[in-house]
Amino acid sequence: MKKYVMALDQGTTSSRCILFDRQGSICSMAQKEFEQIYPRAGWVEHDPMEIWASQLAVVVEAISKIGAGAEEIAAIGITNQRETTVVWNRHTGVPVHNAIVWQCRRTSDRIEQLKRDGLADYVHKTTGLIPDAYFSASKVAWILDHVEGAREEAEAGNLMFGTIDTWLIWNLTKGTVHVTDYTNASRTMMYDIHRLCWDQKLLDYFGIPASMLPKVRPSSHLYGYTEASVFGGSVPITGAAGDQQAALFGQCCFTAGEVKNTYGTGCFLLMNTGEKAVASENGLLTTIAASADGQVQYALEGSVFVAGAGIQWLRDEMRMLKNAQQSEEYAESVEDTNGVYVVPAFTGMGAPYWSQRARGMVVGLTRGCKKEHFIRATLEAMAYQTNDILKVMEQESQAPIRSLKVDGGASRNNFLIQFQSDILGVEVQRPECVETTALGAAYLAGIAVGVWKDREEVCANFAVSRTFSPNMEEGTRSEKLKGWRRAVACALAWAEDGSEDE
Ligand SMILES: Nc1ncnc2c1ncn2[C@@H]1O[C@H](COP(=O)(O)OP(=O)(O)O)[C@@H](O)[C@H]1O
Ligand SMILES: O=P(O)(O)OC[C@H](O)CO
Repeated sequence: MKKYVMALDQGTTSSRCILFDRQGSICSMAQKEFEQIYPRAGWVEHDPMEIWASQLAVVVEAISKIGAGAEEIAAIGITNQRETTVVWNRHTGVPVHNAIVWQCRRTSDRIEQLKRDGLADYVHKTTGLIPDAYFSASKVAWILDHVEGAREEAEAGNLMFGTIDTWLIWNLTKGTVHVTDYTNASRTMMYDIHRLCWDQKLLDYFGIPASMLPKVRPSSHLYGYTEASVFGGSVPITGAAGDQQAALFGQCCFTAGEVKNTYGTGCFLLMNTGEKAVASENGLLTTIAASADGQVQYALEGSVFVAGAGIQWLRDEMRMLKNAQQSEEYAESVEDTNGVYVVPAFTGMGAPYWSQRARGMVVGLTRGCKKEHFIRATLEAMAYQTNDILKVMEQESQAPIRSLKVDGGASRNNFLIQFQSDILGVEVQRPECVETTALGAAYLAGIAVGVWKDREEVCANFAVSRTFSPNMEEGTRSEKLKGWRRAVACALAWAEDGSEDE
């Protein structure tokens, strides 16, 4: 009998494999961090072969921990860091360049050019996105323009493009299936989210041959089978979704108006808008949400580029922390930030500011500032950035948001989530399973093979482990927010002084 649904969660900083049972409980889990490559200031790469190797290693570890065999796995669901771009040779399977990661800023100038060429509106209307180096299109173009011979090879039909879901499926099926899902396609900035097809005008603009592109399928769908030699059996791959859309699904935000926020490397606030693609006028993205019934659903999204990555920076570069969990203890050991604000705009600022050139800022330093203040201010920045987005979302959806569901690695931090509730002035719910990204991928895969009948059945598994209620006086809240807005203005002004962003 098939007991488990396997989720592969390929995130920005680590690859994870989780085996879930029918109750949505974790039966086994393995995780492996991999190298972040920074060839120049503002550039971020991953080695696609290391991504594949780490993903395979955690699969083997997770199944061997509980002695499970491939025959006990009903289906595999894949979820992934989105936008990150891999280009490889279709005959050899060898990437022609490192993966260009979603955070990478190397193509900012190309995007400024696109805006000068008058295409910003077209991009927004067609793809639901705001032109930015964040998305895949300019990254693919960069590889074709900079890797010797790549453009000729692409035009001859020898190269393939894929986001990480596509790259993993290609390898799991030993080079036989080249496919992605709607949610990942909707992050490439070359996919028409209304007509559900690749957009020829944008492909022409970036010089990307259509032959490089994967087929696009629903998120809950039979993509193919793992090749038996990969991990000892042929298992159906029946789920794929970008990690933020998978988390929305895993949080059971199935109806229009439901919202979740995931605190991982970045922070991503998504609101389900049902079958309606709501166009934002204030810096939110319109994106495709994962659905299990083949009916396309949409979401509004606010993307924050640096959230947990700020804590990693304190750990690895500033060497203020031994591990991320310690940040909670340090933050709680002081009463406030002593007037310090950290704006972690290391890779520009996403929603609702969209400045490609903003850079990190620490303001309000005085002689009494200790590392504890610094750490607390970095955690608070995640909550402030979330607040900025939620206010815009409320305005655009014309519905007050009364509660927020949270998940992701940093949502384990009680200080952060309490502060989030205080700053928003709304209840924040943390589910029992904060691995909702993986859970969402498992649900999408499991529904396709009948492990769960439908969305309603998976909803029965949802349970809140802790609710955080706001406990901050209105005056304090507005003072703190005022300071934050001034700090953001400094980070944006830094960009404006350096060069023109528009
Ligand atoms: N207790 C914690 N407090 C604050 N940040 C944390 C905590 N635990 C993990 N993080 C941060 O969360 C991120 C990891 O979360 P995860 O959901 O695994 O991210 P991703 O999927 O982006 O790799 C890291 O950036 C880490 O610094
Ligand atoms: O790896 P995460 O969880 O930070 O997610 C990255 C996002 O998908 C980028 O859009």
